[in-house]
Amino acid sequence: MAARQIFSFPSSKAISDTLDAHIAVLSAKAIASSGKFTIAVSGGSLPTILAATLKSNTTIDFSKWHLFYADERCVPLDHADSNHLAVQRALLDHVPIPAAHVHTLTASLAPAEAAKRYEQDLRAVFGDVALPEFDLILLGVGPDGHTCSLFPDHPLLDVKDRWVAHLLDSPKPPPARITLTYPVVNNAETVIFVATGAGKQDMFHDMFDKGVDFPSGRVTARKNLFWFLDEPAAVKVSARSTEAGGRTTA
Ligand SMILES: O=C1O[C@H](COP(=O)(O)O)[C@@H](O)[C@H](O)[C@H]1O
Repeated sequence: MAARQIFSFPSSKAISDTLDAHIAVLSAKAIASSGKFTIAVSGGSLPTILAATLKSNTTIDFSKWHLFYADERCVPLDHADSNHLAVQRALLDHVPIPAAHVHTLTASLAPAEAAKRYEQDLRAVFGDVALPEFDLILLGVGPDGHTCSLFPDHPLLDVKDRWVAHLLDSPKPPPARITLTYPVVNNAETVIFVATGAGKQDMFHDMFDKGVDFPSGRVTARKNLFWFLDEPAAVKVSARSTEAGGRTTA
């Protein structure tokens, strides 16, 4: 299991540049070894930060990418609340990922059926495996510490028998969503969290310094587990909470 490494950046632009550099390396390595790069991404504030530098990267072979959503809101794909729409506008409109490799919610289905269909879509790419092993999962974090659509004290935190689950009672609107479950997220080779803004600083202090349990804090990864925070989000995290013994500025 990967050790958690927390990095504080002077700006969201610095996070975008570092994400771009990591993704270029991970993508090239995965494509060289398996012929494809499997990535799952969150919605919220992540797509804009992710795409700022990456969308102009011409060295990456986007034709070999398979992009999934770490969670999705059960709304039409062109709805303002759709995570896919946010990723499409920020990134997919600018880079040549084949449309057939962008794995979207089947919005015409009821949430329970849409979750089952999404798991089938994962199986079509990852094959007959016990769990998919994503090359990279990029996650956001809400001010309540949720990640994907795994919210504090929600029964979905305990789901272990499915790759994808649905909920109808998300405390953050919209209420109906689908989400990857912990077994899938924690089986990724690399997980990178991205979080910005002073509204999250108390939560990060509680999670990293006091050991308070939040859904995002339960995430692990097989090889790399990075937390990329901007300074307003990281300002209350103590130096001893970082792997290097001092806050690392990447
Ligand atoms: O509702 C959601 O919120 C989280 C966090 O969003 P942020 O705007 O605080 O970054 C996001 O990661 C998730 O994908 C989304 O569905």
